[in-house]
Amino acid sequence: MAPPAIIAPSILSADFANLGEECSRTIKQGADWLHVDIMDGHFVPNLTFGPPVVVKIRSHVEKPTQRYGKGTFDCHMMIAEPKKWVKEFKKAGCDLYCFHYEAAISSTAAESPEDSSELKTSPRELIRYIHDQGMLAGIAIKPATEVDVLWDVLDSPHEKERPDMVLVMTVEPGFGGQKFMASVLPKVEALRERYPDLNIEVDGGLGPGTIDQAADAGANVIVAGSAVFGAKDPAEVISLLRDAVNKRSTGKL
Ligand SMILES: O=C(CO)[C@H](O)[C@H](O)COP(=O)(O)O
Ligand SMILES: [Fe+2]
Repeated sequence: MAPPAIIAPSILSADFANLGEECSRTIKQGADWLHVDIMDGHFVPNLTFGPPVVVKIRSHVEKPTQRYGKGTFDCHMMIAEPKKWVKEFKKAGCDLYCFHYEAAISSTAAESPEDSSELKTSPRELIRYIHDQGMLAGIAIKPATEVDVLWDVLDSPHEKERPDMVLVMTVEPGFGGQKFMASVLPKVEALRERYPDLNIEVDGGLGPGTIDQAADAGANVIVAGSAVFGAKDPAEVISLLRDAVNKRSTGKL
């Protein structure tokens, strides 16, 4: 059994010339969260946008009134220096700051050696820091990263060091519209078996054709970019994704 479905359309596939409207419409169409992909051209070979754009779209979408509530900005930070941007993204309106494990532990986490003590951080410390800034914390792993690296944070005796969500990437991060990698699903199964109440997010290639496999594995937070923004009827796709997860998590619709 998994927690209830949370559907988080990725605005990477929205019309960037019309982003505010696209975001508020998607929430009206039934989305719970908005998945905001931040790419820096270093951690991934693509660039998206930074805090000023998040500020603008925030003004089109009401802040959630509760933890994990409707309108949560789920910021997927595909950036080489995750600690550096925590405060800026909090100020911009981010609710859930999801960094990559690989970036946090990388020796390239700081641009210059003088910076390194300030910017290098362990995943546990970074989660604590994100919580101290008043955001939910997520930790993401790329397809090649073993799930075992997450036990350290998930089993921390300190609540502030434990993530509120784990993101298992189902494509190589960097671009929307890629093919779903079913080969990573055993990681979701292993997480769900150990942590029945954990929010487990999957991201990349999710849509009506792949949701059943992800839901069977135990994922409950579903990111979908092209499947939602490219659909004739986005509301129908959002509801189909939700039903597929809830059928498994509650046993009924
Ligand atoms: O993090 C991402 C890419 O790195 C996106 O969130 C993801 O690819 C969503 O797009 P789609 O649903 O079209 O695959
Ligand atoms: Fe993403």
